[in-house]
Amino acid sequence: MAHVVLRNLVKTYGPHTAVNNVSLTVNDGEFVALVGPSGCGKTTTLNLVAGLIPITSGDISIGDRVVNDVDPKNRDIAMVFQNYALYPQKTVYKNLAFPLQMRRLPRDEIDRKVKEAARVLDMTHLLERKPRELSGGQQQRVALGRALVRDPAVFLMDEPLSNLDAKLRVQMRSEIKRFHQDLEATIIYVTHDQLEAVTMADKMAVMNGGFLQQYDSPAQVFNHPVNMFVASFIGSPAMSLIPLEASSANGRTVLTGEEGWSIELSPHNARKVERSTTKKVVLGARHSTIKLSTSPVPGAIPAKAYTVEPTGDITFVQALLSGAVVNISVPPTMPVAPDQPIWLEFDQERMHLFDGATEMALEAD
Ligand SMILES: Nc1ncnc2c1ncn2[C@@H]1O[C@H](COP(=O)(O)OP(=O)(O)OP(=O)(O)O)[C@@H](O)[C@H]1O
Repeated sequence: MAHVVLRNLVKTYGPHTAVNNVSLTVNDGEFVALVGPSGCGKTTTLNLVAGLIPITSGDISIGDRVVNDVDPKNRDIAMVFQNYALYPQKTVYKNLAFPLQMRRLPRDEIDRKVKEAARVLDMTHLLERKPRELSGGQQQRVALGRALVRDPAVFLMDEPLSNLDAKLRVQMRSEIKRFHQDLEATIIYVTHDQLEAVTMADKMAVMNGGFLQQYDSPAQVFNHPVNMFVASFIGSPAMSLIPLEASSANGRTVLTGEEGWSIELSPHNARKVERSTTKKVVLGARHSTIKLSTSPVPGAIPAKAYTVEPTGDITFVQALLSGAVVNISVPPTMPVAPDQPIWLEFDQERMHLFDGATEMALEAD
């Protein structure tokens, strides 16, 4: 297995910059998810690593070798795509063996590698079947197996689960994670599904508009998003982002909403707000960090429930505050109905504060 280093990677198409100065290191055996909305440059980045498209500027290393000018077939990578493109006329065994035959490996070595891959992916019993006799999940496993037999330095996966139904996706998610752990494989995995990235990856590279926004562990990205884009992209339902006005007097700092209510900030949060380049400060709160009461509470913000969505374990309530939609989760037993008055309290320890002009997270030190 090998590490992969991207240095100041740029890809332009005419006037459009698809990948804009991206630098990151994927360590040996690490599972990195490239994640972001459609068009953010994830697939382009993966294809640059694969060598399927030429880079405009920057460097890519795989292991200790700069591969900018190395042919895809000599980069020691294996790709797994969403349409797994198995050979329909060949059995699973032959689908797995074919790339090795192309490389003219001895027959007994091919046999050993195919059987080993089948064992790892728990599909020994499927080896004599044709692809049409397999479920979608089984076909995807064969596609993984075909990458595995090549014993590459790096696996590159582009939305490999997006053609599967929701249940199978969850199951295959665990299988790929297991595959990664067992093989200690270096994997770069593209997905637009932030939940897939959070559950599988050691690190997430969150992209937007060709720029790398944040590169860190899922926990760090979730708990310490560097800007409003990352805050709203990671987590479901999305973090609520409420535009407020900051003011300080007599040693107290408050944030005031459009409706005239205000929150007095803790000293720690007040120090963050001091760093803002503008009085416009955006309060970010995840649904589980907002306390909802159905009767007045001193200091709580009065609002009105807008929608109420029971999901079984949790009920999501939406309210409008200062022009923003706020998501709150409550126990399903709590009696809340649309248009009912509610009172909201934000957890000062777990709230996020962003500079309203730069949209960057505000930090105290
Ligand atoms: N061959 C091309 N010619 C011109 N523009 C391209 C080409 N390939 C990609 N782009 C543009 O580059 C940007 C990044 O595309 P890319 O496919 O990397 O996005 P993505 O994040 O993988 O999106 P998706 O999740 O929709 O696949 C997009 O704006 C896209 O339109």
